Order: sequence, then structure tokens, then C-alpha cells
Amino acid sequence: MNQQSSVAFITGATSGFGRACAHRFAEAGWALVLSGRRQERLEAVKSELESQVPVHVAALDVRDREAVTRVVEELPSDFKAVKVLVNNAGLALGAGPAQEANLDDWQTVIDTNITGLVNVTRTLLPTLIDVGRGATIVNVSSTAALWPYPGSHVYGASKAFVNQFSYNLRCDLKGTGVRVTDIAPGMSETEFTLVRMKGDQSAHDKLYGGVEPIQPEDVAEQIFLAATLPPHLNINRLELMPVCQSWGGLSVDRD
Ligand SMILES: NC(=O)C1=CN([C@@H]2O[C@H](COP(=O)(O)OP(=O)(O)OC[C@H]3O[C@@H](n4cnc5c(N)ncnc54)[C@H](OP(=O)(O)O)[C@@H]3O)[C@@H](O)[C@H]2O)C=CC1
Ligand SMILES: O=CCS(=O)(=O)O
Repeated sequence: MNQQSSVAFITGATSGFGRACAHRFAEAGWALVLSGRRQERLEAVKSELESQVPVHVAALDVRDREAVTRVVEELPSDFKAVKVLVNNAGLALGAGPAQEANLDDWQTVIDTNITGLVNVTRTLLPTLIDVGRGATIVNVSSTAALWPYPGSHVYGASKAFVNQFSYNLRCDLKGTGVRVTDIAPGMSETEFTLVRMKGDQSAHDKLYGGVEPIQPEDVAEQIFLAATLPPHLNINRLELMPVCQSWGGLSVDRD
């Protein structure tokens, strides 16, 4: 198809990593397809970037398979040859123990982080394969996919799905030139905790206070790197933590 294509399709572009990715790819001259549920936020990002690069915005809930199909089918011609897919839309809900979790919250996390990511990936695969060599899928998982912690339950498990799905995709895409990177960031200061704690600003302030967490621009830089390496190279997994974060060891329940 269009070997010169430089269109990046970013999910969850209204905030955090996704918005920072939009800025990073725009800086390098990429045309952008930006999606997320909040139309007004999409318009705001578009107005920040449209003087630099072509920007197409699509209000999209990744959980809605038909909407995903429609958005991809209706991409304007200049945005059709998607070369980079950043599967970033996602969330956690709740941080208490599994036995106190709300089952609707779990369903939302599964539907967004797993079903949503699968919907977008499968719908864009033919395009990415057509673009071929150099096309890239970057899936945003998390350190929670790799390291357990109390209260991670379905969130961490959903990200473990993303991690393994990324590796499995690589197997099936052998010979197509399409690469797949799983990026697993640790503690990062975005709207993630506000969403997880249902708008509790004090939870956000407590988590990120007195530490130097990853910033959205840090993650965007790594995603951009993975997507723009020489086309014979594939970063399989990129695990990223702030220096202030490490592991707490195993825990034991004593009498
Ligand atoms: N912050 C952190 O510590 C870490 C976060 N992550 C992961 O990074 C990704 C980005 O999160 P982050 O930037 O931190 O958090 P933010 O809350 O700042 O951004 C999340 C983005 O996902 C979008 N989103 C959520 N649900 C849906 C949906 N159903 N359909 C479409 N878009 C959706 C939101 O857009 P809108 O609400 O407009 O739909 C928003 O743009 C997530 O997958 C998260 O799990 C991974 C590791 C660490
Ligand atoms: O994915 C987010 C990082 S954490 O909150 O699970 O540590």
C-alpha cells in the first residue's frame, strides 16, 4: 500500500499518555487519528496540533465493536494508511481487595482494557499489514501485568492479557513486517488515579506527592522510539519505572 505512510492512530488521546503521544508524533510531522470518548477534549487536542500536522478526531468508545469498525471504515482518505497504532485507552477502577470489588467495575475494566484493545487491533490489522514493513502496534500494558500487588486483581490481569496478546500477535505477524511492542510503565502521573478512585483528588495527590513519577511525555517518548526504530528491529517489551519505584518483597500472613 503506502510505504511512505506516516499516520498514527492513537486511542485514549484525550488525556495522559495518549495526549502526550499525539504531541510527540505531531512534533515529528505525523498525521494523527485521535480517539477517545470525550469529544470536547478531542477538539482541544486537535486545536493544539492542527497547525502543525493533519489531525482527524473520532469520538469513540473502544468497547463498541461496531463503532470501531465505523470509525476505521470512515477514515478520510489521507488518514486511511495507518502505520502506527497506539493501543493506549484503558483504566483501572477501585484499589481495594478483590472481595470488596464492584463486579460492574471489573466488567468495565475487562471490556475496556481487553475487549476494546482487541476490537481496535483486529479492525486495523489489515491496514497495518498492507502498510507492511515499519508498521507498528504499541500496546500499553503496565508493570501491573508483571508484578502483583494488593488491589490490582482484574486491572493487573487485564494488562497481563495485553502483554501476552502482544507476544502472540508477533508470532502471527511474522513475515508481514508489522512489529508489536508491549510497553509496561509503572507509576505515572496522569488522570489514571483520579479515574481509578472515582474523582478523589486527595488519592491522586497522596499517590504522587513527594515522589518523582513518570510523566506522560516520558512514556510518549518511548512509544515514539519503538514506532520509529529502523524497520528490521522490534522492541518486544519495554518495562519502565521511575527511579523512586521498586519492589516491596513477598508478604506473609503470620499467626
Ligand atoms: N498512569 C499510570 O500509572 C499507568 C497507566 N497505564 C495505562 O496507560 C493507559 C493510559 O492511561 P493514562 O494516560 O495513565 O490515564 P488517563 O486516565 O489520563 O487516560 C486514559 C485514556 O483512556 C481513554 N479511555 C478510557 N476508557 C475508554 C473507552 N472505553 N474508550 C475509549 N477511550 C477510553 C480516556 O479517554 P476518554 O475518557 O475521553 O474516553 C483517556 O484518554 C491506560 O491503558 C492505563 O491502564 C499503564 C501503566 C501505568
Ligand atoms: O498501570 C498502572 C500502574 S499501577 O497503578 O498499577 O502501579
